[in-house]
Amino acid sequence: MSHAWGYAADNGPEKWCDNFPIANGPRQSPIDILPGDASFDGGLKPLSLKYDPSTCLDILNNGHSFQVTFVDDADSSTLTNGPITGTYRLKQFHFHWGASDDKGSEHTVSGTKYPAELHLVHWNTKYPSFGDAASKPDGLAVVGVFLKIGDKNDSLQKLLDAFSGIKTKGKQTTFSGFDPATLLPGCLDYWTYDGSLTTPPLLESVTWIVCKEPISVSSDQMAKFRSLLFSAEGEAECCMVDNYRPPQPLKGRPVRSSFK
Ligand SMILES: NS(=O)(=O)c1ccc(C(=O)N2CCN(Cc3ccccc3)C2)cc1
Ligand SMILES: [Zn+2]
Repeated sequence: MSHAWGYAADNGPEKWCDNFPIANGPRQSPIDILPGDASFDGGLKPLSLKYDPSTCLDILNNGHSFQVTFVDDADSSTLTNGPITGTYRLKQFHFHWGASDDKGSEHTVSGTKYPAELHLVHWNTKYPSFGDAASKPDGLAVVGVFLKIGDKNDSLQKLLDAFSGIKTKGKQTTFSGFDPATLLPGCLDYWTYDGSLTTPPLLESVTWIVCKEPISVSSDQMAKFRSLLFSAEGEAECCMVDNYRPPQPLKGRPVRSSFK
């Protein structure tokens, strides 16, 4: 790939293996979740997500998505229990979405695509930092939440209202006091499997925790997601849409469910 990775025909998911051969590895993400093939595991604990809104730092257009970043120098916003052992700290959350409401999620359920998918990214505090954890097989835990077209989501709206400051790649603004728990569905039933980052460097370090229940987003709100740009200020405008990797081969991995 002559230039940085992205989601276009010449630098998108089908080309990532040129610079990141792990793209064809044994535990790549996302996957198509087949509920009938998942095995209920009564040993799986409920998720414990404890977030402190005061650790919310800023909102950024990184040229691939927009992300909200958190202060992660203490156990203020954490994930514990669920399929993991120990304590994982929230680093950031971001989304993936489509050019239209019929696509956009990374994980799919029996082939069904949702219009968007939220990823809450946590790193294992047995390692000194996110960067160090990102290269370990048990280094990261990402909670995935599907977005489904329905009622306007007031919590999402707080993010969308900040978009004027981050329209183009590299733009960042302060963003404080946001509680990520307000983005979680009421029911925290989940599927879990061992996978990877879904963007380069595609590191196989993620315990995926995908919630069964989606949260709502209105079609107008989805249109607002699509007002962001992949391109930087002064460059030819390129709408930030279809920033999702399609499902990857399961390669024999078990998918467990926390629910019957
Ligand atoms: N879609 S996803 O949830 O799988 C996901 C995507 C990206 C990231 C993320 O924060 N980074 C990916 C690599 N990047 C750069 C980096 C930094 C340190 C070490 C290695 C690499 C950071 C986390 C989760
Ligand atoms: Zn993601």
